[in-house]
Amino acid sequence: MKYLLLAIRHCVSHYRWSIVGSIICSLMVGFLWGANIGAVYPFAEIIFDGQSLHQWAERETVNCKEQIAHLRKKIDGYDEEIAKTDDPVKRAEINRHLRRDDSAMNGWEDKLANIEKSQPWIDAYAPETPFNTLLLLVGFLLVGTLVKGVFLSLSMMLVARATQLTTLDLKHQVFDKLLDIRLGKSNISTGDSTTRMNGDVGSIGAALEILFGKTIREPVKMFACLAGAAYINWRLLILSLLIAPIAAFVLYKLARTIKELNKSSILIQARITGFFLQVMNGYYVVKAYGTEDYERKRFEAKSREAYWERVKIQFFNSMVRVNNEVLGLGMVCLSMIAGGYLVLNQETQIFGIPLADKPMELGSILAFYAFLIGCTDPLRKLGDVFGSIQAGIAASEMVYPLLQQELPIQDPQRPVSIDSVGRDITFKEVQFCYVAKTPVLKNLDLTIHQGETVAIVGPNGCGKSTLINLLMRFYDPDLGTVEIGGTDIRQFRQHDLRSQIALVTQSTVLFDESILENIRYSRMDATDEEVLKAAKLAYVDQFVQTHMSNGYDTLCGDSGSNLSGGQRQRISIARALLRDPDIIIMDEATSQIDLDSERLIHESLKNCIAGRTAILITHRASTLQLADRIIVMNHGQIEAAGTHEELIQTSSTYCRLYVEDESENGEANSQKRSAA
Ligand SMILES: Nc1ncnc2c1ncn2[C@@H]1O[C@H](COP(=O)(O)OP(=O)(O)OP(=O)(O)O)[C@@H](O)[C@H]1O
Repeated sequence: MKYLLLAIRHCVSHYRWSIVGSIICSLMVGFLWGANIGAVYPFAEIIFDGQSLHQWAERETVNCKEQIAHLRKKIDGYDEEIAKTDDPVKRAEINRHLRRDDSAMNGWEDKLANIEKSQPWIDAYAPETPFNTLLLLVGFLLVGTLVKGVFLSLSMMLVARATQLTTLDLKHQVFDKLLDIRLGKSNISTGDSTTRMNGDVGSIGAALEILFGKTIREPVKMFACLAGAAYINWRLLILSLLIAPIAAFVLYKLARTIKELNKSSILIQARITGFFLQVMNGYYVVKAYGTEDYERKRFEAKSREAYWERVKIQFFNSMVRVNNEVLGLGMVCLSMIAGGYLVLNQETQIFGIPLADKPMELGSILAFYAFLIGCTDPLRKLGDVFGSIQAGIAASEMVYPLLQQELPIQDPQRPVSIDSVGRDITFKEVQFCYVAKTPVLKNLDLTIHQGETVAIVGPNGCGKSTLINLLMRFYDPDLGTVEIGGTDIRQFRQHDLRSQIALVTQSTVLFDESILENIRYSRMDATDEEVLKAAKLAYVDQFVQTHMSNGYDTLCGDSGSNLSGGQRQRISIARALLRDPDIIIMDEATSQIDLDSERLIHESLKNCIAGRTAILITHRASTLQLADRIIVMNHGQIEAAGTHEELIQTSSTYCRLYVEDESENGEANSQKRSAA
């Protein structure tokens, strides 16, 4: 509950007036609910007796006075009897009768006082005939119900405003957090992120709406009824409520079970979402390998797990409802037995326990029952929403720990300005592992000078991309430092650091926007002319003019699915060119570009890297020619460095890679030629 309290605090502190307004409206709803039910009393007392309010007041005044006079006489008699007897048992008996009649007399006196108080109102406003009194009561009920409806609707709208805005705030906070927290060695999956963002925040919003809506309104209605019942006979009410502690204990146990089930349901839902996203992303692989049945079965297994969890939740939710209904019915039954006994026997006590000041009348006991029945409706409604509150508590226990989690990659307290340092890039004794005890980079030392173009080659999995991940500060090294111009990059603001670098990765990420907007993504304030210039340099213009019916306004599709791999890579190269960075990193950025375009792209790459520090991860011989120096990596270390000619002589790893690449390119070229 402590995490849901944070959401409640946010809602109350930010949208206080909506909440205050809704509480006032809820109080009015509760009051009018009780007042409407209270109308049972005059119905039973007045209308069924065929009297008007004037006649009823007259009759009751006489009745009260008679009863008071009669009881006073009895009480005086007791005084005389006590004076006459010395027998202590008899005296105790007389005293007991004295106390009982004294309390009954007080009851009649109170009633008389109330009638006398309302007499001027009755004289002034009450209708003269019983039928008109009935009409007045019906009118009162109608107006009361209408006004209650207005307050109810106002209260619901105000609650919706406050809780929906809180949900929106929470969504923004979660979105902001997810933008940063997935850096470093955090293990938040896409499924988890999606479930946190949608389902969990939504469940918190729903719980808040219930908490500030029904959970205030229904108890107020209930308390209005309890107050009405207590006014009629508080002792009988306490007797009726004897069952409540047992029901509260059962409710407490059910609450814990429902919360735990909701938590496990959220985790299962996150796994299903993650699985679904994976299948959708790998849609064509699924189709190509005909694994639809396999995926269908896996999906069924996961959904069945979720189904059972939901069934269990619904079962326990229904138990809450049963518990609340039993509580309501139990209260009514207890009071029916006790109240019925009192009315039928015109008694004021049961087993010596006083339950009324004076014998109860039919009207009073009917109104008392009506008030108790009035309690069962809010109890039932609370039972229905109890599960949603538990779901909200469970969801808040997923969302708030995420919001409170420390960012794995943080900006320094006093950042160094990146403009004030030189641009040599140095990796100093860098050690790094993704998984404990499995080092990917081992004591790696490397310096890349400002303006130098360095190509990094090495077998798959040797750590080339990891090196770039550290330079981009997507991860921090476990040991050692990565420096730019002699300053540890952890001293720079992340935004400043990344603004100096343009990164073109092997797997190009495009958004479902136009080609123009996708290129502009690297510099949002670039003009259309600047975007088009970069597009021409990266040979995007070539395919846009010939293949795209909507030109630069053509949408790229989900993750660029409307474009070919080579087209996507050209767009991401254009993106990098537009950024005009100090450091450019190309991680297998031309791997999908065809041989004809490669020559052209190389011309533009040459222009692009001139005067900048460039890191090219590539095996392509043509790209290697652009490098001033080639670094050979193997097993997370720098194995050799030099020019192509030097490495051919000195590095067996380089020779192996170069020969493999040459033969692959040769084969591709000859295939192309024979196809032509
Ligand atoms: N997020 C990750 N979690 C765990 N291990 C990872 C992660 N990313 C990479 N690795 C592991 O780290 C090692 C180095 O990966 P890296 O991507 O740096 O290699 P690479 O040299 O760029 O390979 P390639 O030439 O195939 O692109 C690999 O063994 C890989 O399995």
